[in-house]
Amino acid sequence: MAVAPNPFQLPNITKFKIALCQLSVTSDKNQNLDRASRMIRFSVKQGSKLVVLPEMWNCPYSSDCFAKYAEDFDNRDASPTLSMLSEAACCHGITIIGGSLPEWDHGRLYNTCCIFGPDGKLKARHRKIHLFDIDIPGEISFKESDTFTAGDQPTIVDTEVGRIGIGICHDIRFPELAALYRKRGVDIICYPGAFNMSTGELLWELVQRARAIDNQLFVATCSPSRNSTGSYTTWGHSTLVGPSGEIIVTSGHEETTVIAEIDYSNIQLQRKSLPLDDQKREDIYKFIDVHELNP
Ligand SMILES: NC(=O)CC(=O)C(=O)O
Repeated sequence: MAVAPNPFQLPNITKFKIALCQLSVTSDKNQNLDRASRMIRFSVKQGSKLVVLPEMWNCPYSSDCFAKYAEDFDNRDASPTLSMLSEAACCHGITIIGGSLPEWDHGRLYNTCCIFGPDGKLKARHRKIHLFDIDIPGEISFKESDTFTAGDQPTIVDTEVGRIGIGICHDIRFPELAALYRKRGVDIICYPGAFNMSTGELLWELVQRARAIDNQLFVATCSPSRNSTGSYTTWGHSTLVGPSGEIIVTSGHEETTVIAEIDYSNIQLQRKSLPLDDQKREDIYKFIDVHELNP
């Protein structure tokens, strides 16, 4: 992982457009690739420099599909999805946060996000760190850990559009990861995600705004559109949140491309008016052992 200096420094580009491609995922991989490629093209026509795709966009979000749709990213001839992303990034000269995809690596399966730069090169890959295992009787039961291996690295990538931290869906529930990104000078955290109907309504907006406010940075999420025919119904509502927790733009649950402007000077403004970093009392809460409080 790249280690960055702590203080916030404005990147070369401070204002640009981001596109969140909330695409409709089908069981036909080629169709998903075509759709994504069209949405990327559309985003570029609207002036976007950073394009974000959803969690599991070339494959239905279903445990019995992950292995079937998985690709070996180190063998580009066997990875039509990575080839498409690389070509799109290069041909349009943009940065792509490639949502997430099932990845095969030495007999293991990962839920992985690939990041491409304007030269078409793969800049980084983030393997979902916190696997989504949930069991709410009568509502939802899902166990990613039955099929996936968890990643073990945070991912920070320096791009033409600033320093980006990556998380995948359930990773957003862990404030420690976002705090680490903040400490390493990240401007925006991108979370491709696929919250479901139960957790979506209750938490999706809340956790995004919480991560943005806690860390005074931008948070962008991108979900597949809702498809009620599969076994897992996604919530949708791809969103961009600003450094004071404000929702800059959000979508409904239908297929759509959401485009908005990011202005990084708002990070500085927010941190100047409310200097949380200076006010933090890590001397009090960082080093206290709970046993000292409750012997
Ligand atoms: N795909 C996920 O990680 C889903 C998730 O976190 C949720 O709450 O839904």
